[in-house]
Amino acid sequence: TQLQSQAAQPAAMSMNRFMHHRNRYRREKPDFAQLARDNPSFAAACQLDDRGRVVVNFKLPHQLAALTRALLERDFQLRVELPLDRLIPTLPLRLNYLHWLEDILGVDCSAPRPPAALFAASTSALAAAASTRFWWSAATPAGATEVDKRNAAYAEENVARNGLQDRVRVALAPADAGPLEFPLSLAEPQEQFDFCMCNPPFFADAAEAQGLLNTRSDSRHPPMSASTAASVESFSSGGEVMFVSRIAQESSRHRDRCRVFTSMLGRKPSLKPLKRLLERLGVASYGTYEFCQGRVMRWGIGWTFQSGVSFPMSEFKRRKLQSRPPLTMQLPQRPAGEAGQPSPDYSLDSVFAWCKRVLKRRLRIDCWDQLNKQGAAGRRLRLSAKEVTWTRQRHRRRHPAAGADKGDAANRSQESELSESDSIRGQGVSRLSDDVIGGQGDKDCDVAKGQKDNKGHDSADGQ
Ligand SMILES: C[S@@+](CC[C@H](N)C(=O)[O-])C[C@H]1O[C@@H](n2cnc3c(N)ncnc32)[C@H](O)[C@@H]1O
Repeated sequence: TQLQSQAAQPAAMSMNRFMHHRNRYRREKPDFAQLARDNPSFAAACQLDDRGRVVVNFKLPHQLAALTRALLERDFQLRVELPLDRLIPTLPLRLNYLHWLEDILGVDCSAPRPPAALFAASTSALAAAASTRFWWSAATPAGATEVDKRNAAYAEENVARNGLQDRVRVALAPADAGPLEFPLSLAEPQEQFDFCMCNPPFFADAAEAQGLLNTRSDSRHPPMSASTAASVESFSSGGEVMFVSRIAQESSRHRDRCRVFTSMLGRKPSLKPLKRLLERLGVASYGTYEFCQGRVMRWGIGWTFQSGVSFPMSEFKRRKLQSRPPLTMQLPQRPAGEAGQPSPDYSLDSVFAWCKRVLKRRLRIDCWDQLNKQGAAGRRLRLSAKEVTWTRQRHRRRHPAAGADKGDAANRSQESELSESDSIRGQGVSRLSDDVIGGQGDKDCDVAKGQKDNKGHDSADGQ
């Protein structure tokens, strides 16, 4: 049952439709038989099933490594060696990360450009694949740091094996070195970087790793691939939240050295504390992203202290928002021909106050200001609907007599109260169309951006 081929395991590819649209593995599932014909070392590692098909057993490290090596060679013209007692990188996930970075930076990966990249917590495959496939040039090589001697040695050899020394500098970092400050310290003080990327150790300890595994529902498959990660690759004090928090804090001291700071995350609950930290640090903007591939979901978090950077939304989140439209309210417009009226005040303060009044009085939704969520993300309210007050409003207005119970009477009296008092300064609100109000009960409503955090798919598969 562990033998897999693309034909035998269609369910395993269920998240692939949310892969980044430029990720080549979204379209091209590897043809193992062809790969074996083209690549003798892959042919020697893989096996045949009882029907004579070429298959890969993802639970056998040497087969998994042979597949990664063969794909790197075929698709990126890279020859690498991977230690079998360390994490064996899977390419679709790393490519999703790199394509997300391309989107943030607005770069065309086919055009070489001068700026450099900066890696924290990296190994050879990621750095080397990125440096050939993507856009930075020899003039300003990428810095790849690693605390594990064995990983660092393999990274260095892989870089040399492919003649990439002028593109990727590998450095062994002291265990207690700042994950961002150490690679920065290797560069000239005036050197500027386009981005930082990182795939940190996910867990604080074995108990946390076990807890993550326990979140899998019974209906989900167990992880398909072997975990060969060494403890230094899986664990760090405080886990990924602490690791990325350190990068974030260090980034606020070096905000001008790098345009975009990013990291991958293995656990969705890590997003929330990190977003709160970024808001406290006063970043100019930040974004999160879902990396979907196979049966594994990972997350990306990125931030910047500079203006003019925007973070794209993943296809996963876009589809999810489409299926659950966000709460939206249309601001009243000044009716034509109202000369002499004071100008409507569409300032953030005024619009925010208006939204709160409408929500509270008209829809009887409790609202709390989320003061600690101000800043980069705009104004936020925590909303809690205690009863359904909006679904039948159109019907009630059209048929006032039909719903003449106590609740409707209260509604109507509130509506008339609203029409007099709920106004954006200088602009009376004579109607609030219920067909521009949709959505569900309790949710974070980001008034300024109209975006809501995505409750993404949880995954417990390996890194
Ligand atoms: C989850 S693994 C990711 C490996 C690789 N970047 C990839 O995606 O395949 C985390 C890596 O970070 C390294 N690491 C841990 N602490 C680090 C630090 N402070 N600076 C640089 N690398 C570190 C670990 O040794 C390990 O190789």
